Amino acid sequence: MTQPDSKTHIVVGVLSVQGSFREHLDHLNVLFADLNSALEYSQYEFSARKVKQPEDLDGLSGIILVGGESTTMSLLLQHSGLFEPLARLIQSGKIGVWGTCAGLILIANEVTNTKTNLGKHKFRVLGGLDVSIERNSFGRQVDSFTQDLSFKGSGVKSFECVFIRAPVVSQILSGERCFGAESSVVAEVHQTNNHPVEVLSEVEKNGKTLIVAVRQGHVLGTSFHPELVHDTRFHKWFVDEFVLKRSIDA
Ligand SMILES: NC(=O)CC[C@H](N)C(=O)O
Repeated sequence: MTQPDSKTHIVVGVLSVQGSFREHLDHLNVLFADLNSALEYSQYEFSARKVKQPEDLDGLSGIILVGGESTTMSLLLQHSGLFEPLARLIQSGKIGVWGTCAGLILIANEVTNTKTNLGKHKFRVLGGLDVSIERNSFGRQVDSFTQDLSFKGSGVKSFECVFIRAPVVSQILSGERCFGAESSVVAEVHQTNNHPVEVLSEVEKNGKTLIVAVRQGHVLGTSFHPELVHDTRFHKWFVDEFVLKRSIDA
């Protein structure tokens, strides 16, 4: 006879329409192989799932929006019918959300230094994180760099961060209305995130201090590519702090 399954299933989705989704899935699979056999996590059964269409959002406890090309992802989301349900789920506060690099651009409430039209379509962003993001803040592909960083409140220290045509958080909006300058895009806010935006890490570049990691309640935003280094500490922190804590609170 099979025993009834008493474990709580925790499914973390990875937006898989474009960009570095395979690398994020690999990181989650390595991490989940460890957690599924660890005593401290024995009440859970973890799995990772590709998210490509609206049905893939069912039953998720967390989602990662990956690095790549935010304009291409926006178009593909609009074409697949995933845009609206994903925007509402991200803003609902019901699951942990992590946007990294292009994914950070997609979850921002405002994006600057960007084109606003994509052929016949608009560049639309999902929103959820109450910040203004400047695209391509560090320059072009050739200006890519790596830097070891630590993250406030996370216990993740000296993490090798890879920045590739990375965006930065140029302003914390805190509910201020964005008016949408000419080269900017503003998200449709369905549900307000009432948590404060906390700065988790900054870098000094060309004499400026630039914000590269923030959190606002259930939403985490980072400028770099944690999936490009052989280190799952950042993914583990996301699962512990943003996915499991929410599934316990819910
Ligand atoms: N590495 C990245 O994800 C780069 C993001 C890219 N510059 C964009 O605007 O979409």
